Amino acid sequence: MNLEAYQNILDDVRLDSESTYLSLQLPTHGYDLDEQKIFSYFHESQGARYWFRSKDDRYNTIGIEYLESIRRDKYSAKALSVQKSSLYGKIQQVPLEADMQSSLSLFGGTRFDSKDTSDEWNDFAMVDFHLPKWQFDLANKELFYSVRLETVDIASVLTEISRELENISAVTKSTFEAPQINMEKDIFPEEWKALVDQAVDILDDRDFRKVVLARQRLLTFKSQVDPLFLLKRLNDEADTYTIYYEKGKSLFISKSPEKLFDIRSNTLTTNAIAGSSERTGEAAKDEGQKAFLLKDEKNRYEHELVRESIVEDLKPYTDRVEFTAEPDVLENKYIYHLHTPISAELTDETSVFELLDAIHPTPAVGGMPKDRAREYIMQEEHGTRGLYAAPIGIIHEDNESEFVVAIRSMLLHANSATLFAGCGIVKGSSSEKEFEETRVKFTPMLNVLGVETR
Ligand SMILES: C=C(O[C@@H]1C=C(C(=O)O)C=C[C@H]1O)C(=O)O
Repeated sequence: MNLEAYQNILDDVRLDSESTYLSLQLPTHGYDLDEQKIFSYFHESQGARYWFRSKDDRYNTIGIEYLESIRRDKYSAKALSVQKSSLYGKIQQVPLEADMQSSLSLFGGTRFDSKDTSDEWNDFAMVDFHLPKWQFDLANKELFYSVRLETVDIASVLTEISRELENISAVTKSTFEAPQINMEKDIFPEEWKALVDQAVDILDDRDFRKVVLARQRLLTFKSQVDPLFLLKRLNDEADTYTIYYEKGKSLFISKSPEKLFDIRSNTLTTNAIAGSSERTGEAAKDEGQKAFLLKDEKNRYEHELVRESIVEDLKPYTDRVEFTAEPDVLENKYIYHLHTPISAELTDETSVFELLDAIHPTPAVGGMPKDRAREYIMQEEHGTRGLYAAPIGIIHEDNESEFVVAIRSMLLHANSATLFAGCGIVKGSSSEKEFEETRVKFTPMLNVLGVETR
């Protein structure tokens, strides 16, 4: 396929000298592209690449090179809306075919909270959203190629893009090695159990009903983990989101089952996911695990708090919130969760950043009441959550968007990986059982690292 066939369309475009960027939207169905080839080809862009894949494949998007970013040290929904409009206002978008499917998007998110961070999260600001130079939409087989308008040569740009796409298609699968582990250990396991016990003493069923406490596991390797190995392993677990997010010297990865929300037209869709039991892989035992989860009082209580809170948080923005009366079971590879789908028709033009602020953190990762739990986590939990359990996703020029609760996640630096996992603590929780639950929740990331597979 030759993109030069579009030259006549491009020749007719009047370049807008007021714009900073030109963004060409092109079909790529003539090329053989996948995430391995793209990341292998753009290895020199390491530190400014992402891959975001929705659970249902609505998005399967790769971004290479951050052309411009919206970055803030403090969350402000209003300021973010202004920054977003101003960024889109600087881009002249040129689709080269009618009826194209994808939208030029920004990828990024916010940290879990504003706790002062240690060095380990320094590469990520409180809020970061990126416009990439290359945005590959693998689901729709489309590409956005965005460049500074003043540098673009309209006569040759399509030939250049064509050449690059041919080169990417020609990448032969490179080989990669599984990381070799030096050391693997839980960070402050006994202190974490003591903290859970302390929380159980404080929690009641009225003023402070739930708090989610997270812990970490550290792995070090003999050498830096190969991104191509991780990308391959990320395809192993189905029915989850894929977040692969490079920034500077850091790499954040999540294989979350949990959507924070998505917005299509005026409909916001979300879910309550809370209440867990291990999936062992043995069919007969697992039927018991599911049956237990559906009737266990503590899990049901945890789940209902989350559902109620999300429904309450949405009320100012909608006339009607819909959800099923009874939760069902969400089946992941290593774990079962209670799950309630929720949807709402949005009334006014509420910005995606206001909704983000209203909904995050749900009591599935924070607690109840939300502010009290957030304070408790900031003060008592060891370490900094950073992007763990934070909202990460894709936004468009309008309100269309999809955000994930970035759990089942890890942060990689040089030769080490820090894995994060938390669980809901309510009155009556047992620290030993919760410790075990967080162990199970590390499994998806151990699987991505090739350490534990099933
Ligand atoms: C906090 C995490 O998971 C959350 C807590 C759950 C629970 O307590 O049952 C279940 C699903 C998630 O909403 C995590 O995986 O780190």
